[in-house]
Amino acid sequence: MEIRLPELNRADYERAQKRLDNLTKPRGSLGYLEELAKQYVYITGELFPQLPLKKRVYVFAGDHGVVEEGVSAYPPEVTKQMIYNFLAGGAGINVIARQAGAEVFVVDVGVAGEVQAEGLIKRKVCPGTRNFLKEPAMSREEAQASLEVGFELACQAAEEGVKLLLPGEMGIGNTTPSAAVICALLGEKPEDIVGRGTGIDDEALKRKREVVAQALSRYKFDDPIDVLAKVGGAEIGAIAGLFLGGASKRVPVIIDGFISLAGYTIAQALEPRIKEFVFLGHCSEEKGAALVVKKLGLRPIVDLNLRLGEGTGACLASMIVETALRILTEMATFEDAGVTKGNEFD
Ligand SMILES: Cc1cc2ncn([C@H]3O[C@H](COP(=O)(O)O)[C@@H](O)[C@H]3O)c2cc1C
Ligand SMILES: O=C(O)c1cccnc1
Repeated sequence: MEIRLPELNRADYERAQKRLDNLTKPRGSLGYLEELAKQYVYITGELFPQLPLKKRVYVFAGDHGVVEEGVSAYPPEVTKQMIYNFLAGGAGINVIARQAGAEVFVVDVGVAGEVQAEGLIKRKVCPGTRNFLKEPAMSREEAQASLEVGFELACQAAEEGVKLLLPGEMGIGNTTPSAAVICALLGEKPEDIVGRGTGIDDEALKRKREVVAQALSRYKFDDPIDVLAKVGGAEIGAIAGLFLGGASKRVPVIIDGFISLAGYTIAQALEPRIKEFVFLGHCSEEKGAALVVKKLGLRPIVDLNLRLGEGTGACLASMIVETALRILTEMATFEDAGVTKGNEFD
């Protein structure tokens, strides 16, 4: 996996700006929708993308040894059970993806035990992580391999004509490694970042904070891949890889919730220019998400108090991005419609 992001051309952004300014509306009156359209054109170089966009969600599934510390409100077997639910089309992300017209692909990148299911993409890099309170969650090789899974799938999607990538995940316990990764890479304190995940009570939240704090004091981190290996998880690595792979092919990627933010933080630590190639779908309700969003200088497309993951927020936001592109490509210009221009054109 060689991370080499293409140089983007400011002229593409300006072409989109020019077209938007000539559409039958006061300049800038479609607000952030106009920014989304310009950014999409800047990333892809396509002023008239074909609509609807081909959109794809990858739900990366993985298990977490740290669940034995009592950090989730749900038992670990739910990860596998939800894989069957995704493949049967019954999960939240399936419903939203049907509305959005997005495909949903499910990837076993680190589930504990064998999963036999038709349609499941098998790219297991570890059989669940180890309990990072006691030992590193993954080896460096496993962490690297998880990044590669996401990177390769993004490249494959680009070859198959996907124009918008939507990272999702399923993994009971994964808000704990996500918080640890964020604290390690952004220098934040566990009490500001660790949240209730699936809905743990006050006592479990206290324990979850301690687990993250102890792990952070236990390890010394050499680099972002070392952080991913010691306190991360396979689906977090795959999401980081998806950002980098999408960007390398000029396919925009929409950041989803808290786990997705952890993956993005790793991608950004490896290649700061990743920021040019992404959108933030929403701001998760998980404690810490708002702080991370602010610190990274991102703006959520929607803010709907979601805290599910699976790619739901990214997929919802994809409909807004697509709407912005429809504006750009289908609205009449002043010339086309014979509408008189105002004095802002003088
Ligand atoms: C039925 C169910 C479906 C889910 N879909 C996503 N998550 C979300 O919750 C998990 C993270 O929270 P924690 O760290 O507290 O375990 C992840 O699987 C995440 O995707 C779900 C959780 C459950 C229970
Ligand atoms: O923000 C998320 O995506 C999230 C929050 C809590 C639990 N699972 C996912």
